[in-house]
Amino acid sequence: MKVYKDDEFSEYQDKATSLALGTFDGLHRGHQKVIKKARNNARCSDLAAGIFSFVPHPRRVLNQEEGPRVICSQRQKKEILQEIGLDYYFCQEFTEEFSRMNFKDFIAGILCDELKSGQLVVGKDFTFGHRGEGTSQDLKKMGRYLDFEVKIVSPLRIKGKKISSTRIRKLISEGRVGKIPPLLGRKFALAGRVVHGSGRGHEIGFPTANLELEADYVRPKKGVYAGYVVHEEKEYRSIANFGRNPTFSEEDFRVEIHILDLKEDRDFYGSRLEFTPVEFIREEQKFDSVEGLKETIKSDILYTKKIL
Ligand SMILES: Cc1cc2nc3c(=O)[nH]c(=O)nc-3n(C[C@H](O)[C@H](O)[C@H](O)COP(=O)(O)O)c2cc1C
Ligand SMILES: Nc1ncnc2c1ncn2[C@@H]1O[C@H](COP(=O)(O)OP(=O)(O)OP(=O)(O)O)[C@@H](O)[C@H]1O
Repeated sequence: MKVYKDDEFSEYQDKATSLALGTFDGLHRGHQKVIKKARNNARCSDLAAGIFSFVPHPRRVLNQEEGPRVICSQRQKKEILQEIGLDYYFCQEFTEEFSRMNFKDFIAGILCDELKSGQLVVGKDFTFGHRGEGTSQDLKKMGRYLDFEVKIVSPLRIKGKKISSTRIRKLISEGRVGKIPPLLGRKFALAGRVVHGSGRGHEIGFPTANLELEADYVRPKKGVYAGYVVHEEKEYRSIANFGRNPTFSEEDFRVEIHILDLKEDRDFYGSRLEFTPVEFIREEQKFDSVEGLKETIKSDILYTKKIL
């Protein structure tokens, strides 16, 4: 799959495209339905299969209050799209200037002229333009005079409720991580590089890999989680603490992972790890003594070994 950023769109030379259009943060099962439709239609009609996506989330730029943080990083997004089997990922930086562009100019100038879009695939509730007033039906009408087809995909629901990125973000921030995989259609994982912490973990007998996250992820509820770490395609049972280490009055939000089942002391500094939280175990606590913290971590580990 080839990635084109907006300043490279005019270099696109391949055949006409079938494009899935949207923000697609998280690439959940509803998104996958839209994207796979674009891919399958492309295969049937000798078109190139692609996604046209906005980064960062438009609400991050348009809203006065803080817009949403992300469910997956750009790197994770590219890996998933590659797996789906797309030919192209067209990545539009969503800026204030871009938001002022007339939607018809965007469709005609960028999607039709530069990216040779013969077909656009969107979800039924896709909206566009000023305050999202344009609907998927309006897009269909535009297609009639600009000469592209519009395919509209019905919403994918689970137990009657539409799958959406907003719903998944809420589960993450409430620590209800076990409910996420059926919506995402895969594991949810936070990825980053291992950086130096305060060096205290070794002293208390539970060394931790501190992650510098590779995206501005939605923050999981603070506390301790059982889960899995993937490092160089190998999976390890792990236990993680997301929070500020109140026992030691740290200021910054940290993601620290204690990896179980390691045969010897390993140095992960600089490595990329992905952590998948499987179950929220408990809230982060402020302990009166380091002994209290150590005893509690021991029982967290026993519990983790039991459930994983
Ligand atoms: C499983 C686990 C649970 C933890 N729970 C808490 C906690 O409840 N309160 C707290 O202040 N710190 C907690 N910590 C964080 C430790 O305080 C932290 O790992 C230690 O200070 C090492 O920090 P360092 O990686 O910066 O050296 C926990 C760490 C782990 C691995
Ligand atoms: N559950 C779903 N089923 C089918 N299509 C969907 C579903 N959710 C979103 N889509 C479509 O996928 C494209 C990208 O959607 P977008 O990223 O805006 O979705 P979202 O998950 O509702 O995000 P958010 O919750 O952040 O608004 C749009 O065309 C949208 O209509």
